[in-house]
Amino acid sequence: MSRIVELAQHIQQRTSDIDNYLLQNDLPTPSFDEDGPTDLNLSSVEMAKARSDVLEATLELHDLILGPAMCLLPVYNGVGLQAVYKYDIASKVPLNGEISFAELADKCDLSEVNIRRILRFTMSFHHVFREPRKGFVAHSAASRKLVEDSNARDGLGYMFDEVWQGFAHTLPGLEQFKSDEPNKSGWAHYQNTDEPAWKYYASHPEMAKRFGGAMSAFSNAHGNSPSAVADNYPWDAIGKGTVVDVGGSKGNVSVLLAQKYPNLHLIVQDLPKMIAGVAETIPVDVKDRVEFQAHDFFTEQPVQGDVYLFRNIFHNWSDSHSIRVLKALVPALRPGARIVINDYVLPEANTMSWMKERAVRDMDLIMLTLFNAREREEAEWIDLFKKADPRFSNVKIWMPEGAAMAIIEIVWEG
Ligand SMILES: C[S@@+](CC[C@H](N)C(=O)[O-])C[C@H]1O[C@@H](n2cnc3c(N)ncnc32)[C@H](O)[C@@H]1O
Repeated sequence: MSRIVELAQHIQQRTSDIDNYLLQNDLPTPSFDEDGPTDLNLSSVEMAKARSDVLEATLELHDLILGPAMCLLPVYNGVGLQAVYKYDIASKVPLNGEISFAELADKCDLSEVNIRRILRFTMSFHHVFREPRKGFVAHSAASRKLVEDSNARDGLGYMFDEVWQGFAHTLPGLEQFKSDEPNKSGWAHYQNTDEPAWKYYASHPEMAKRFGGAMSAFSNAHGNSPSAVADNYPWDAIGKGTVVDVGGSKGNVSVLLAQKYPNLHLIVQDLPKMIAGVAETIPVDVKDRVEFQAHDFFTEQPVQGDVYLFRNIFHNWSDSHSIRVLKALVPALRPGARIVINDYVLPEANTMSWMKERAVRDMDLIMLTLFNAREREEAEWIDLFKKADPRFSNVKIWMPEGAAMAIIEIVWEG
């Protein structure tokens, strides 16, 4: 049997599995209609696997049928979604209604020709908005999400105002700076700043706020859900312990841990501007067990905790800076203290499912663009710990089923 027919049969089989699951669980069938589901709720491990099987096979089939010559001509044009964010177009289109291109153009202070071509692009490339009748715009499920979910809006803004711009500046930055310092990245080249992103955000609170929202939106996508680390580490074995969520941002992960493990006390540490006012937004049921503390993780760790959680932290920093972060922990570590890292681990080529491999290669290049930082292979992680302190030697690395990021545990034996 040819590969393309094999793929088509696999798609048929796995799509039926998903369809049966949706029917049995009374869940809606996928659709981009305005009232369509924005999340398919394929939450079981088995259904997450069926979903990634279908996505992977359809992508491979798509590329094979497109052919190698056409694969050299992909469409990477962010102008459409960038405009949707910049002109806040989603909030100008009525929910459950429609608006003419002419009226929308007026509201956005754009010409009718431009609003029409921008939105027809986002309709055909991203399923963002629909044209239910000629000349009129209505919401799709995707554009409605932008109205209803401020984190999704922040994610779009961050992606198109910062990341996408930084891509185009990555090689000019590499050539001009020849440096792996975080203030010499493609992102910094685009922003025309000599400050690294985190420092820059401290004096640009709107950007810092948007970054926090974007992280919340992305942390639930692509197998990156905080529940992966909450469900796949023996947190209950810690008993009445203290978990320090270092660089914990708005505390998404800590709130989840506090809700699942009533004995845990959580301290979320981050830069002062990043956590300003966040404590007030914590759900009441866990407010007394999740506290926020301003702390710069390059300075000595002030809390003697049982676990230090670093989720999505080290991949933001080159080796020399990551080593400084690890060294700053040492004075606080008691024998038996654990360091739990939830981050990507680069696979050996062709050893991982195609989609997962693409996700981590994607993230690796994004880290280059934003921070001059990197993802690491298993041996590189172990080497990093050894360079920080030879006592960081008791290392375990595992990949939870269905997750995109690994869990790395180091037990400090002193
Ligand atoms: C990619 S986010 C990860 C947030 C969170 N751990 C998560 O997984 O959702 C990185 C976080 O590191 C924080 N950060 C950057 N530099 C820091 C520093 N020197 N000290 C403390 N936190 C810092 C940022 O403010 C940001 O919240």
